[in-house]
Amino acid sequence: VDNKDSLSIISRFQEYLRINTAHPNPTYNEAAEFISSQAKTLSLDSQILEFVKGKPLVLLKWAGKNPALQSILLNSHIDVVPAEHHKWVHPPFEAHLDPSSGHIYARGSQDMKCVGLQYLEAVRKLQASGFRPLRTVYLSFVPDEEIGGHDGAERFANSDIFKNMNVGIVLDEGLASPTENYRVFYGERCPWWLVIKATGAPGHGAKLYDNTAMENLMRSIESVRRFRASQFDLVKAGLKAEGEVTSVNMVFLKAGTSSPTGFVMNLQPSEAQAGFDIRVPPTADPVSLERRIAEEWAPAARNMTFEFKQRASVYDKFGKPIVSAFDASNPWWALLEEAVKKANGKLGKPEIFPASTDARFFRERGLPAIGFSPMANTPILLHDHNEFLNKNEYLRGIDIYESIIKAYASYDEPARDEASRAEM
Ligand SMILES: CSCC[C@H](NC(C)=O)C(=O)O
Ligand SMILES: [Zn+2]
Ligand SMILES: [Zn+2]
Repeated sequence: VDNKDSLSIISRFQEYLRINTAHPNPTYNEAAEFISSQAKTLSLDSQILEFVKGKPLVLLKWAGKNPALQSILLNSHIDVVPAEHHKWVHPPFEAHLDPSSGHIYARGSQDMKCVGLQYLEAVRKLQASGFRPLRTVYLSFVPDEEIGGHDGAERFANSDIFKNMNVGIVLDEGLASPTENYRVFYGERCPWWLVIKATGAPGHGAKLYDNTAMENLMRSIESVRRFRASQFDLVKAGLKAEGEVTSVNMVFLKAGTSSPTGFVMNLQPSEAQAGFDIRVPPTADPVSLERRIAEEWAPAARNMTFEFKQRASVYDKFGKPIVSAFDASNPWWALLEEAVKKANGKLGKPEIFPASTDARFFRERGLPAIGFSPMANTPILLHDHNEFLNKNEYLRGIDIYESIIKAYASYDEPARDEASRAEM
């Protein structure tokens, strides 16, 4: 690209970043209009789906020459997490471009407005080069990923519209990489959000007695901490990657008897609870973890109960872990590797994404999905203060996608498991 082109590419990125799509009140309509107007400049078919009122999903289509072949879906989410404005060096929705470093500061610069617009810019470059896709390429811009994806990608993946798109491969977000190797993900850990509750006899704050709610809860917390340490030790020792162990972090504690002047100090409460964000790798045994929860972390014998606020399934309906193959059985994997190499990029080893993305909804439907955000030499700042992406890294990412989309959209072999998948 010449300088004038890169300037307009960067200013389109800034324009998207300046639309405040942070929860709890994302301005989805403005973002949807922006995407639609971009699609128009590329002559892509564009529709706005509203599975839930006020939560638009923009679906773009670049029709392929052979519509009988499975299509390619490039997915990104429109929403971003909130930002604590006063803790940023530049306001999070100004998309300030630092002239000396080339960093673009904005909420969503890494997670993941970059990817959404890089897909579009790659399509623009391919069109300019005269390329026409053999397979149809879809681009989806979905709402609500950051709050669970249920009203966005989940509804979409389970819709008739999606079924009729005959998708063969999904690309979705990955993570930035501080090294020169891009990170790439074939699966992700499953979120289990657990609340445990303890009850016990209330009593005088000066009295030592057994079976108080606090004591019951504390014993559970001790047990959770031992398990947490055992998992963390595996990572610290270099035996397992972050995505390969079960993480458990206490995220809230709720107990005590409050009065208008503060907590009552000489009363042992009759109830106490704690919340945990647990992430279960697809390789873990969910049955034994659930047993551990029922027997050690929230045993009825200790007056405890538990409840899941979220419990994503680790296995599919065939009892197999929900992961995408990265061997010869998944031709899309080799195509991606080759395409990245061709564009002078380097890929790290395939990993399990430590948190959750919308990719899980597509994998649950039996589709291969690859998590990939082309950001090398970049600190991981998603959900952090001062999230930024360097403009040159952003431009390089467009070249990488240009190479991937070209390879995917030109791939003329029917996928090996196409027939079996059609029955699902
Ligand atoms: C479980 S839905 C919430 C999704 C969110 N995704 C990321 C990437 O942070 C998470 O893992 O917490
Ligand atoms: Zn994201
Ligand atoms: Zn996020």
